[in-house]
Amino acid sequence: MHRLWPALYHGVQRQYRFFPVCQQITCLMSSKPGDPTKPSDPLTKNETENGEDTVSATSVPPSRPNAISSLPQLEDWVFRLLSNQQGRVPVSEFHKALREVGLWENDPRLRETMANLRKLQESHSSFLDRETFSKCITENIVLIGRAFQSKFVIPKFSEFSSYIDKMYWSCVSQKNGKVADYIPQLARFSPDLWGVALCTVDGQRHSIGDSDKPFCLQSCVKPLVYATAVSELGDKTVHKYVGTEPSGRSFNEIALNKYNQPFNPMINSGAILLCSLIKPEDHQSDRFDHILKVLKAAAGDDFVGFSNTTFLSEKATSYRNFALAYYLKENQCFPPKTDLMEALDLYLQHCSVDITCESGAIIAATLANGGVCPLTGELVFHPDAVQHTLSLMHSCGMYDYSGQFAFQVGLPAKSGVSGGIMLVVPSVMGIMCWSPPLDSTGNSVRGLHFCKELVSTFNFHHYDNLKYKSKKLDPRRHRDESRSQQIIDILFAAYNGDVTALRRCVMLGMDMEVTDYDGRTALHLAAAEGHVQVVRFLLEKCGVRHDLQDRWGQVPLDDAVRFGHKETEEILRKAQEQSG
Ligand SMILES: NC(=O)CC[C@H](N)C(=O)O
Repeated sequence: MHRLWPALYHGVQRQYRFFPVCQQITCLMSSKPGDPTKPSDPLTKNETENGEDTVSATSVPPSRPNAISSLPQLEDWVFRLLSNQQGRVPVSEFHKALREVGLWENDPRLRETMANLRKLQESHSSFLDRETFSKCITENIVLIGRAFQSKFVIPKFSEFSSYIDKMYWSCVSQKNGKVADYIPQLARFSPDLWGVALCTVDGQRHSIGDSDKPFCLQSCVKPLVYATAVSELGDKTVHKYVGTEPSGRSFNEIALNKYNQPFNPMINSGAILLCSLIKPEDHQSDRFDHILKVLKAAAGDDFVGFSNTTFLSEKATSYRNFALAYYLKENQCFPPKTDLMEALDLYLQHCSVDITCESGAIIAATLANGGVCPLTGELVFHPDAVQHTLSLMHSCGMYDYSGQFAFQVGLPAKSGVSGGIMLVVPSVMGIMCWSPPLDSTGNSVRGLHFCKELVSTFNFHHYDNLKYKSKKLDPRRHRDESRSQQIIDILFAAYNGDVTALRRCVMLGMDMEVTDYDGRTALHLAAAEGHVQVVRFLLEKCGVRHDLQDRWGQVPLDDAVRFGHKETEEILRKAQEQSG
C-alpha cells in the first residue's frame, strides 16, 4: 500500500496500516471529523471479517442509528431509510442518496457496491429488495453507514454544495484579468473557462463548471514537490538547502537569502533546488515517474497526466529559469554532483503535469487530511511534511499577494500561472479553482474572488473564532448540535416539504416528534401545508404518532381537514383507522 515510502517513516506507516480492526470500526462510528491520527477511511467489510463486525452501542432507543450494534443492523437501517412504499430501494434513488451525502459512483471505497449494482442492472433490475440490497452493499457498509448517519465532516452536504454553486456563479461576472500568453498552450485557453471542485477529508465531493477539463499544474506543483521532499528526506535536510521566509519579491527573482539559499520552496529557485534533492541517484525518467506516482496517489488515482507540448514550450522559453539554475550553481546552492540541466528539466516537467479541478481537489484534500488520501486511505505525505507545506502555502503561496491573502482569506493556498488555485481548509477539505485570466499579481481573478467569498460565508478563516461565532456559517459536524437547532431544522423541513432534509434529521438520530412551544409537531406542519410526501415519510419511515395534540388540542388530521388537503387527510385517516 505505501509503496512510495522509504524506511524513514516506517513507524507512521505502521500506525495507519495496522490500526486494529475493532478500533477502526469503533472509530468509524464515533470518530471526530478530520482527526488526522485516524484513518479516514476506505474500510470495507473485507477488512472487517474475522467476526469483528460489532460496533459500540449506546443507551438510546432502538430505531435510532446510534443504537445500531452490528453491521447487519446497520444494513437494515439504511435499507429502511431508502426503501419506497413497496419495500424496495430503487437503484436510481440509491445513487441519488449517495450523491446527496457527497459520495460519487467512482469512489474507490464503493468499488464493490458499484460492481454489484452494475451486474444487477445488466439483468435489467432497477429495484432492490432487502436481501439484494444487503448483498450489494455489504462489502462497503461501514462507509455507507457513516454516510447515511451523517458522520461525515460536512453533514448538510447538499446544502453546503448549493452555497458553493452560488459562489461559483457570483464569480462568472468577473471579467478582468489576462490569460498567460508566454507559451501557446496557455495562451489558447479561453478566458471564460471556470471550474471549482472540492473534496472533504471524508471523501465527499462536489464540482461545478469546467471541473473535468485538464490544465497544467504550473506553480501549484511546488507545495506537492516540497511535501514529497520533506516526507522522504526530513525537514532538517531539506532546509539545509532552502529557507522558509517569504521573499517579498517576484516568484522568479534572481535572489538568495542571507544564508545563500532560495527564500522558500514556493518560488522558482526553491522549487528548482528541490528537484536536485529528490532521488538524485535515480535515472531521470524514474525521478519524474516517482513524482507522477506520488501525485497520482495523492489524487486517489483520479486524473493526473502530462503535457509534453507544455513541457517543450516551457523549455524553449525558460530563459529566466535557466538563469536561476546557473545562479544557484554559481552560489553552490545545489548538493555536490547535481546535474543542473537534469534539475531544471525535472522542474519544468513537474510544471507540465496536467490535472483537472476534480483530481486537484482530491490532492488538496490529501493535504487537508494530514497526508492521507481520503479516497484510498493511503498515506501519501508524512503528516509533519504536510504541516510544513501548509505553513509555507499560508505565508508564501500566492506570489506577491501572499500577505494580503493570509490576511483576508486566512487559509493555505497555492496558485499557478495556468489559473489554478489549490486551497486547503485544514482537517476539513481541499478545493481546486481554475480560471485562466490572471490579475497583476499572477493569481486567477475568479479563483481569488471565490476564495474570498468562501470565507465571507463560512467561518473557515484560520482566525475565525469558533466559540463566539460571527454571522458566518459553520458547516462542520458538531456532535452537540443544540436541541433548539434540531427543532428548527425538523419543523422548517416539514413546513417546506423537504423530505431530503428530514431524512438527514433521521440520519442524525433526531427525535422526529419534537414540538415547538405550541406543541406543534413536524406532522402538524406538513398536514397543514398538504405536503403528502412528508406526511408519508413521517408516518411510514419515522413511525411518528399521528395523534399528538398541539396546545389547542388539534391533531394533524384536524389541520389537513381545516386547510382542505384531501390526499393528506386520507393518509392520516388511514393511519387513525390502522391504529384502531
Ligand atoms: N508561476 C508559475 O506558475 C510557474 C510558471 C513557469 N512554469 C515558470 O517556471 O516560470
